[in-house]
Amino acid sequence: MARGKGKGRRGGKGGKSRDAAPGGTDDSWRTTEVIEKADMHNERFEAYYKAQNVLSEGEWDAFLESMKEPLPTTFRVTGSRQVAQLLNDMIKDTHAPQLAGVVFEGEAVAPPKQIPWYPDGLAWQLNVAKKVLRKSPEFKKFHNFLVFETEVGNISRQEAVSMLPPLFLEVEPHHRVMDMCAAPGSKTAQLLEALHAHDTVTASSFPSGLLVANDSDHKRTHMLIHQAARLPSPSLMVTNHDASIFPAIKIPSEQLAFPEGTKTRVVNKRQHQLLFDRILCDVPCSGDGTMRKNPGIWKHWSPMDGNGLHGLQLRILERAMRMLQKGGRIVYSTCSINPVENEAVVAAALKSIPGFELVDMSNHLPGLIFRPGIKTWTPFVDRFVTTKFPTYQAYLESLPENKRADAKLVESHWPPTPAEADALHLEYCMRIYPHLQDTGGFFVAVLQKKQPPAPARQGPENKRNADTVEDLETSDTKKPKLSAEDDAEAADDEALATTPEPVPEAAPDAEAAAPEPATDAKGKGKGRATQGADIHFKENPFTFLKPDDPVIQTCISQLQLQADFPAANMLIRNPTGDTVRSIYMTNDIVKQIVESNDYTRMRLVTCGTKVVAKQEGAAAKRDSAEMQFRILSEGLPAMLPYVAPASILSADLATLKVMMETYYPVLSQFQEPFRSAIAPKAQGCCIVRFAQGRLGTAALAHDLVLPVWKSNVSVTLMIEKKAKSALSLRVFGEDITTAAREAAQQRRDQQARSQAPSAEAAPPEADVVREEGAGSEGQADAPTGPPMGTGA
Ligand SMILES: C[S@@+](CC[C@H](N)C(=O)[O-])C[C@H]1O[C@@H](n2cnc3c(N)ncnc32)[C@H](O)[C@@H]1O
Repeated sequence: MARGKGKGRRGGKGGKSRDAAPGGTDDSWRTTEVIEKADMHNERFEAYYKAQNVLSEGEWDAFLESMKEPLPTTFRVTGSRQVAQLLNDMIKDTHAPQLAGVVFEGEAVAPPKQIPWYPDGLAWQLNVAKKVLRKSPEFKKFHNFLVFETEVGNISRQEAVSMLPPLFLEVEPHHRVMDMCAAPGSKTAQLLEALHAHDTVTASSFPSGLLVANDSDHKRTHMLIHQAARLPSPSLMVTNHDASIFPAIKIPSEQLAFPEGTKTRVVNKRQHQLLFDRILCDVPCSGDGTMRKNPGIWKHWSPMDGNGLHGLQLRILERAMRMLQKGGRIVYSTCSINPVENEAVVAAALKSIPGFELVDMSNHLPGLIFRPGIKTWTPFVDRFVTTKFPTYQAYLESLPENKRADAKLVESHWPPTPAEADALHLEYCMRIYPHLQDTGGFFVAVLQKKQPPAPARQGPENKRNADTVEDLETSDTKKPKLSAEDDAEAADDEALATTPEPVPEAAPDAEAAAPEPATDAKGKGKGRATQGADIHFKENPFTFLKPDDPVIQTCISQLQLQADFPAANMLIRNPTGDTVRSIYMTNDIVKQIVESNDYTRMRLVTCGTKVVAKQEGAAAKRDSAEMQFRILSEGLPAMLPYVAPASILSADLATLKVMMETYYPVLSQFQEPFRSAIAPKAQGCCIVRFAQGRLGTAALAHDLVLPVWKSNVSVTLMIEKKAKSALSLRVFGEDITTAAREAAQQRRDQQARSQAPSAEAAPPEADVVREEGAGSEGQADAPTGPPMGTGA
């Protein structure tokens, strides 16, 4: 449910909101609601949208009819890895042709087809009933493939239209990006992929940019963390704020001045507000564009849903505009077709904060069919779509004087004058209707903050230009509800925001005197909890370890990390800053932010990516490891560039097969030369590069680098069960893992029990037999997350 922080109500004034992304990011590959087509009817909906003239008369029936059809399944192959292309070729060249001739219950079933406008053909559409996926052997196999690859993050199930906003943002690896309403995170994942566009098959890049993924719902921020685990990034921060009052983030000015790859030198202590290059406002909305997926909306739909959300949507967009860099871009999107939630919000925001313009993106995605934004509409002020007023003034006058202050609608619900609508170019907004390309309904607008005409440096007296706080106060729209502190800060921020680049270090700034990050007795720099801290925010602090910290030094020596390893960017999360279980890695800008801001005020839930974990359990003790660390499989791509190449073991596909088939293969199970190479290794974490090649019908299309744990007697592949199965399916064409064999055995046992004369007579379920050399360190501790660099 959409909740403004502490408001305890949905979004705005009594509206119902859609919180989940269209298509969401759940991996169930299932739709949730079943409703008879005859019940997909709502007179209010039809009357309202006919009154809005959103479509021509000739299109109306096709629109309405398509709103009642089930939504096709759509997915995309995740884009930042080179693996994506390989996997995509596999769908195109193997799966799609195999599915082309399938006939189910006498009818031909359409194979998956590529979405015409998605770059590089990486997105697909599948119009197949659930029954077919379950019962047709060919589609069942394809479905299993999709489920496994989704599980490990190589495929993302996402509604087609939901893929649009990140594409329009055009994020690059150096961009500072903000996702204001991010959960559950399908678009966050796309943004991360764009930041990581330079990743290779085996190693993750270290983007200099930043992605702040925010959501006001604390529980849903954990969906974001789950989502981000598919593409671990040192550039990610997850926050839990009401986006309409998102606090200014402070950053030392020198961070702004030093390019990627150079060491950050502290030349002064001035701090400025971090301004973003790209902001996504995928705001909470009524979701009436998702009726094909959520048919329950038919029953309850009312114009008051959109009316109630308009205020919050506008406040979120306006806050984004204040946090945007000159020349930066905002994408505002909803999965509603209601102009009150769309053009009305955009027009009001553009009118209240000058210096922005709508961008014509009509040629950006060839193949995408859409309709231009509309310039006029008719708000209705009751749920039955019977009462309307030509102007806000007329509406107010209809209310008794003592009720006017509590009027449900504000002036910005009404359209601007025709001249204003022309000047704002509302036609540059994009409306997507279900009947155009068999999708959900959607709205996207791209706003840009204009560059100043000349780079002339402004004096402090005229630093506040068009987008000043004073202008905001004269706006007809409600001023964002900022706390007193935020308000003052926003005023300062505005001044800074309008200062031409390079950011002058002389600008007087109240925050310049902000204290240095707290340093504890051990010299560890801690994420600060200072004055203004949010005492209700219960996340653990963020503590950066000093590069000479014994824990870091142990990691460096055990994992054989090279001199350029960014030891200063490693942090731990716990209340005392002492006990270490996991170590996270961030990039420079994330570190700067954590050290310069109170993490509770930012409501920072997590940042960076977990790369190393302390190996605990019986095996570590048995191996007399005092403090043993292992690289997590999801952290490996980030760590790989720093691992000494000589310490990486080489292996072939036969070795991988042994590790797949057995949880804890003993050394004698391996062939030479791998056996002799790993035997002398100390007990602990090792990195193995499996070379591309073939083994019978199995094929590894490119090198694969994975972490293993070497104990006294065995070698364990340290990837999570499901990731292992996905890898096995891809490389060996079947799931050869121990887990799959055990599951098959369990199914057979279950079947035998159900066929036995009585439940009592059934034999007890067989214990899972531990294989020779089994320790306790393997699967139980194995991390979740995709095996990066996989793909064959
Ligand atoms: C449409 S969904 C976002 C979907 C998401 N962008 C995606 O692609 O997965 C809207 C989200 O806004 C969140 N939300 C509602 N009110 C908010 C507010 N005031 N500030 C920030 N997030 C808010 C909801 O919790 C919900 O997760």
